[in-house]
Amino acid sequence: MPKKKQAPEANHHSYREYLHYANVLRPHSVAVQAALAVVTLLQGYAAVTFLGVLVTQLTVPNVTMAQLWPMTAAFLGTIFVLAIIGYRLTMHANVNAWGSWFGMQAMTNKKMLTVTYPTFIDPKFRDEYAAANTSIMFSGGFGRFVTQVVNSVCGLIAAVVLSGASLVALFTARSQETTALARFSNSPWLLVLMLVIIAIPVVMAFPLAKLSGKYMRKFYDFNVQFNRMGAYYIQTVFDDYVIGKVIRIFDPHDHLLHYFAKENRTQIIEDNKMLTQATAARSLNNIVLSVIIGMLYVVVGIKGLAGAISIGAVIAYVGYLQQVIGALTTMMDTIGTSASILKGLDQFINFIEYPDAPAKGRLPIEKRLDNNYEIKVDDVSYRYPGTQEWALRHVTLQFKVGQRLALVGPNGSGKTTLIKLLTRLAEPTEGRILLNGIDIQKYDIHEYQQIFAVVFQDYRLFAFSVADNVAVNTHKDPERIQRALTLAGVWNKVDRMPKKTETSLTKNIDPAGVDISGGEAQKIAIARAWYKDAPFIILDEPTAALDPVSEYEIYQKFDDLMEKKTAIYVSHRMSSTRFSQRIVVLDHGQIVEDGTHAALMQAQGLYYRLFEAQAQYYTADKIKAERKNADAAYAID
Ligand SMILES: Nc1ncnc2c1ncn2[C@@H]1O[C@H](COP(=O)(O)OP(=O)(O)OP(=O)(O)O)[C@@H](O)[C@H]1O
Repeated sequence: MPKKKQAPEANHHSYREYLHYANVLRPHSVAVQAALAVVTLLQGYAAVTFLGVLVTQLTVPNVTMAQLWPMTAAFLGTIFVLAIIGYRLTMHANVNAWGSWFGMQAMTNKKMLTVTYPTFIDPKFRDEYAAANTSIMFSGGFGRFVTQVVNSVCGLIAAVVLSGASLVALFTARSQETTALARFSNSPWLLVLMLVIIAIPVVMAFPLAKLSGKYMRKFYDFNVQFNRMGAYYIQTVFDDYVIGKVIRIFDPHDHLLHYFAKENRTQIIEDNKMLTQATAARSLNNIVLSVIIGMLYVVVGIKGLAGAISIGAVIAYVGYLQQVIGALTTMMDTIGTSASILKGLDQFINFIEYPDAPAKGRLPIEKRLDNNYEIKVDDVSYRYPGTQEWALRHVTLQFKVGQRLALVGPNGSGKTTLIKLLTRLAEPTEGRILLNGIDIQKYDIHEYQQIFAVVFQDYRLFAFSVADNVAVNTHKDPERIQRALTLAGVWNKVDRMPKKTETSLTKNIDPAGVDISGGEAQKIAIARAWYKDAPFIILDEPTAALDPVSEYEIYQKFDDLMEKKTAIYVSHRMSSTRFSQRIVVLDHGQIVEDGTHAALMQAQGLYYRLFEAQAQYYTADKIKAERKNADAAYAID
């Protein structure tokens, strides 16, 4: 089995960047969450304050209900208003969390669809894409960043600010009694004791929270890689129709399934280990915080016992301390869990900010009804990124307007690479390609690519309707769609489909979709190329899945309908070259021959050898001889 790839190292981004992205994805989401944190806290403070004041009032002799009503009404009013605000803010916060998750998906999709093709196929970029996807699924993204990190930071700040004044009042409250306890209560030692107690979580809890964070980061890194592998198995190996055939024929004992299950077991064991370590560090923290809470209650109790504060104040202070300690506990937890959240955000930002070559050219393409677009390849060489070998070397070639040109050559000779350069899916490493005398890099890429219609060797159809597949994103003209399908020799098939051209292909999206054969699919791809009505039509091995009659008919019809368009045919079937006025032969990335069929046959070079090698299998004598041998070998006595 292939080795798992390492997840790309995440650059650390600043909190400012995280907050910026959070607000770009959902405007005001940070402010809404901060307000929610404060309102939630205020609800707690209102209840504690009311309780404290109520107890103080109840200790006043002869207090009546009438005296308590205004205070109670004010409390209920406050609680009601805070509850309504809290309800509205919670709704917004929830919508923001979901919205930012979808926003991350949308940004990722947009990046994938809009980067230049060389970046799109760059293996490093693909790694970043896989990591960003896992981070969206796994770390909870900016939604979780806001609801956890922003929430706990704002909650802690609000708790410290709200409790601060009352805690100062607690320590400045002096007892009038003369007992030893009262003296201790008034002495600076109580303050020192209090400061020591508060310092304990700062000294102890932060390193523990950090340790928990370290385990969570390890947990995250480990799972990023496993999730990539899991996604490959689930989305490709177990799902793809083509691989499904391979597995059934070549893996009857379900080795792949066992391998996947074994990897899964390893993941579960390792995950459990890391989660236990992280939880242990966090729990230790909570124990420390619980002890501190107990000690702080003792300090408040001393003040109360010494008569420095009333019973009602004791209740209120205990409540305030609880709020601060609660906020502190949440903060400690967040420090632990935020490590994996922030790592996920880093990977998402790295992907979104992945550098792409700037769109160079701005020149518009001249719209010409006479299709007079002349392309010249001028001493072009090309090396795929990260490789040492030249895929093309010193290629010079001029396309004549309206000419049918066949590109032939052995496997790996550079035919498809030349098509990629022509269509600006890649940029020459050396040399230039000119359109009407101007370097093609100077043209606006989208306009430039509109002058080509290509049927790629590895063409794909969408799981949309036949009409959508033919017209793609252009205006759907039913008559032209039918003509394109007729020309490609697949109209009879489409005409019999339940909803004709509106029938979906495959059942991937539409359960009522239809499945078609490889040859029929290829014909629809050819119809798509014709429908585009571009001045250059390129067919890169377009007929590999077609039977010889269909192939002949398609070339014949194409030839009749091409008018003044320039056509480039790439094919291993030498028979297709009969429709070409010119044949260019590539070998090891170089043009080794260029001429008409008759001239190249006469030259007896590579083209002659390729043609003869294929032709000999079809000659009557050869077939007769082969049959004779086979009949003799398998003759039954
Ligand atoms: N994405 C890629 N990264 C690195 N090298 C590549 C890539 N694609 C193709 N190559 C290499 O570039 C060379 C030319 O490949 P190309 O696909 O252009 O050949 P071809 O003539 O179209 O072959 P075939 O007849 O098999 O389709 C080959 O050596 C191939 O291995």
